[in-house]
Amino acid sequence: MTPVLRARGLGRRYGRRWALRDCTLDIPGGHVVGLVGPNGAGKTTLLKLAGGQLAPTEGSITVLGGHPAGGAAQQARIGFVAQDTPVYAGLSVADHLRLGAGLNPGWDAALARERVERLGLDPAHRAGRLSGGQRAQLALTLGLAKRPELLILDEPVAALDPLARREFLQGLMEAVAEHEFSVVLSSHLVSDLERTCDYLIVLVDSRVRLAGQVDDLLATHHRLTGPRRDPDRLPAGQHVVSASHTDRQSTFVVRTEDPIHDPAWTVSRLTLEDLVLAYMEGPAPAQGRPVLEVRR
Ligand SMILES: Nc1ncnc2c1ncn2[C@@H]1O[C@H](COP(=O)(O)OP(=O)(O)OP(=O)(O)O)[C@@H](O)[C@H]1O
Repeated sequence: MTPVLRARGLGRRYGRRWALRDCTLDIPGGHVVGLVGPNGAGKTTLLKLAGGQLAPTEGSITVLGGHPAGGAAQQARIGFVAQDTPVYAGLSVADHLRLGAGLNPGWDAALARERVERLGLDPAHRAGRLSGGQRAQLALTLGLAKRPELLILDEPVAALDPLARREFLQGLMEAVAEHEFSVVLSSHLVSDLERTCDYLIVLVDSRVRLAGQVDDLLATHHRLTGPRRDPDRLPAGQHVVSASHTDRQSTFVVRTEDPIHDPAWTVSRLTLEDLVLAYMEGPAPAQGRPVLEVRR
């Protein structure tokens, strides 16, 4: 199956500063993918390159098998909701829908109308006077009514209160269930990703630290707590992601496909947040070593 997004040695530089460098990844289709990583990791830059708003300085990127900025036909296949959920403050909700219909050949007017009604948005209301949550919902409506094969959302809910966030994400999930498109969603709110995403990518310093289906990642990672032990003394099949020690005790986050039999350890499961933090805090993989990828 062609990945929805493929990057090879992808880089983007501003002046002498690299915003993204040597990024290589494949995002499989048919998933709601959570993209997470520390501030400045390059997530927005990667998503803008995928949306065709930026051109690479080096390397390559293909989206749905084509060039992201490859003309109107390719652009019609990709929906993009940017970080600040941009809408035109002076235009009304109805103007936005008219604009969307004029610009997008596959525009689903019924979907747009139905969503605006359901959200209780007044079509005559100027976008500049909508609340943050309503603006985000309008931006999502424009992205969905395009009926894209891939919808990219860059921190769309960061500024919303918990209720507005839940409603936004519910709307997204309903649309995914109904229309079956792929989604890449970047967020710092791992609890939101936990509720919505079935595939996770952790990006640190432009590099993929971890990628895989959420269920598989959670099933193959464990926290081991027990008497102090050197990580080198763990079995070969237990890959240490992070380690911390007190004088008497060691705590490891390990990835393994095998059962853990050692009675010295108390073994506990990780939440998605634990997993993300372990990879964000852990050391960078050695040069040339493949990034950890867990697939079913
Ligand atoms: N237009 C720009 N000009 C100069 N540097 C930039 C520009 N855009 C991004 N950068 C730099 O590139 C790096 C990556 O930025 P990017 O916004 O892609 O990171 P991010 O992972 O999305 O971060 P955040 O989680 O804070 O949104 C940062 O160091 C940022 O300062």
